[in-house]
Amino acid sequence: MEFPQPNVEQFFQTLVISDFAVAPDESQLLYSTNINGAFNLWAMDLPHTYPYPLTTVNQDSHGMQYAESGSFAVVGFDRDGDELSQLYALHPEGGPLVPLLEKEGERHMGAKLTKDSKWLYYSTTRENPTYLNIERLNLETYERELMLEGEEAAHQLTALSPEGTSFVFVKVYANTYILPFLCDSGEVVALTPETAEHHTVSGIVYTSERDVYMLTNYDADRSYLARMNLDERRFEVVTTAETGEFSNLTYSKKEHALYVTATAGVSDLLYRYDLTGGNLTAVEAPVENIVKLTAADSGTLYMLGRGATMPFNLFQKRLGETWEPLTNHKVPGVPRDIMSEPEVLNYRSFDDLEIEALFFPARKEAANGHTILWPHGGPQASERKMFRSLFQLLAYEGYNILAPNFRGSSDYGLSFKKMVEGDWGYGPRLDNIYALEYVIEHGYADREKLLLMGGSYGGYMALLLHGRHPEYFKAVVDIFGVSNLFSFVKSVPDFWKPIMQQWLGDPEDDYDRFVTDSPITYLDQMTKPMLVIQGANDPRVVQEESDQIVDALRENGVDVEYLVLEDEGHGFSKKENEIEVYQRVLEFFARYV
Ligand SMILES: CC(=O)N[C@@H](C)C(=O)N[C@@H](C)C(=O)O
Repeated sequence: MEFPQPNVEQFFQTLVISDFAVAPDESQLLYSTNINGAFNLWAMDLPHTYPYPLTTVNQDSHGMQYAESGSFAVVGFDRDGDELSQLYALHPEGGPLVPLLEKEGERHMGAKLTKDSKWLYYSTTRENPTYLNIERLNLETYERELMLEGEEAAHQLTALSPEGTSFVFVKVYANTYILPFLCDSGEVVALTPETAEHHTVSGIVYTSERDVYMLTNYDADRSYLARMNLDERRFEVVTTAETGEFSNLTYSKKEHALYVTATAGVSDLLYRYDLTGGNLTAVEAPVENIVKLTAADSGTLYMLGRGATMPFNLFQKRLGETWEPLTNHKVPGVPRDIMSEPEVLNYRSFDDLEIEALFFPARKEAANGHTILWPHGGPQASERKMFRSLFQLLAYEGYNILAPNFRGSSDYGLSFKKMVEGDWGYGPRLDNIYALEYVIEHGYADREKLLLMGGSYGGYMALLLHGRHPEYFKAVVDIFGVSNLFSFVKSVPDFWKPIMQQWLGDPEDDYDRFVTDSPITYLDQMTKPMLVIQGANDPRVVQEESDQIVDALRENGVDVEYLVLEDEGHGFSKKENEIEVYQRVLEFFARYV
């Protein structure tokens, strides 16, 4: 039988899994996926892996967890990308959701159930939109109780002790300045030693009622494993990563061991730290990008992950055995070996700073010689070996993609990440230009055949590069990009406001820099054709950011296509919208090739 060659539409059918949880007795695995075209909760009855739907709400869910009894799960949903997460109880067999915390215009984050399922702890914007309060809900009476009133910085609940006698929260002063605190019977104690030096803490886990482990870069550039015994209250360094820095932590009670993810630039490594013997050993991982890892009481590990050429999949590893896939999501009819495997490039920028970049080569048979520069979003995030159907379909259609991890990206240490703070538009912009010069000089790209596309901060950078270096690009796609720093700084969610001074600066004190670094300043140089895409419910980069640049460009007579998706936020969660966006991008670029 002869089958036709794969076509680009097959890439539209790739599924996403955004989160999962495993029932305490491992009889069921719950996950949020877009199998039926929109996100819903689905489940599989382990060891069987055939999935069945539990909800029909057509919304994505994050932060799901089962009650210890397994008789219900707590799940969070927002509406059409508005990020206003409301919490519900879900019966394991599905059906109508029972509202637990539902309040128009508010967020409920980081929810944690106590072991007896009597209390639900969480952070919320209710009554404290900027600094957040930590509350708990009595699941018998549905009464809310204030545990801690946030002040000075946004307070986010991160861990609850196994018996619920204490909890840990962080105060977020900046993306690079996140301090952890213990709340022990009402007493609040810092978990890292007092210092004026900025540092961050993540991956906080309790291994007993009185032992807390965490990942921190306190007094270091790269995050390492540290611990504190809550009775002795002494901070101790446990172990450091051989390569890169630690980024995620999971406790396996059965093995009395910690599983630690290390990020080494564009891919992840997995380690096991034996708490009894005190040794760190490498563990093989089935993916290049570990999204979530949990350990069941039996010692079985469950992982959600992806790779450059493999979409999101779930895996299971029983004690002493190897990883087994629980899902088998692929691009239908497209073998992995015909997808684009990125090459890792290293180049030096204008000030000799070493920068890493991913270069996705076009499929040889279709190559059109064009290279799309993709500045990633965040900006304190990074481009990694993680499946993006947009990249793979563009590479399949003949485009190369160049994605530099410019200064300010995460996963290269604290000082590198800090380099974008107060400098959104100079160093990172030139790092992108130097990436282009490197690929041109080394024969990867043709100076006459460059395109530009980015989302969020990447959309901001696409606009800024268009305005300041228009000679490089033939056409530009901006996906919910920041166009004006003065309006952006005022429009972000309230609980981001405490970090704005460190992240971006002050619109009055830093007036000149805000003007220099706002893409809208360079309207007159933005002469190349543009496609602008925006979600109407985006709470991070609001529609006004795209509206104002589109209106101003149109007044200047620039050819701008504008697509606003009414039921999306900072991303595309509905399959039909995703397909529309991908088709528009393909058609748009095809016109300039
Ligand atoms: C406060 C913060 O760092 N937010 C980022 C996660 C974020 O959403 N940034 C936007 C602007 C983006 O680039 O995605």
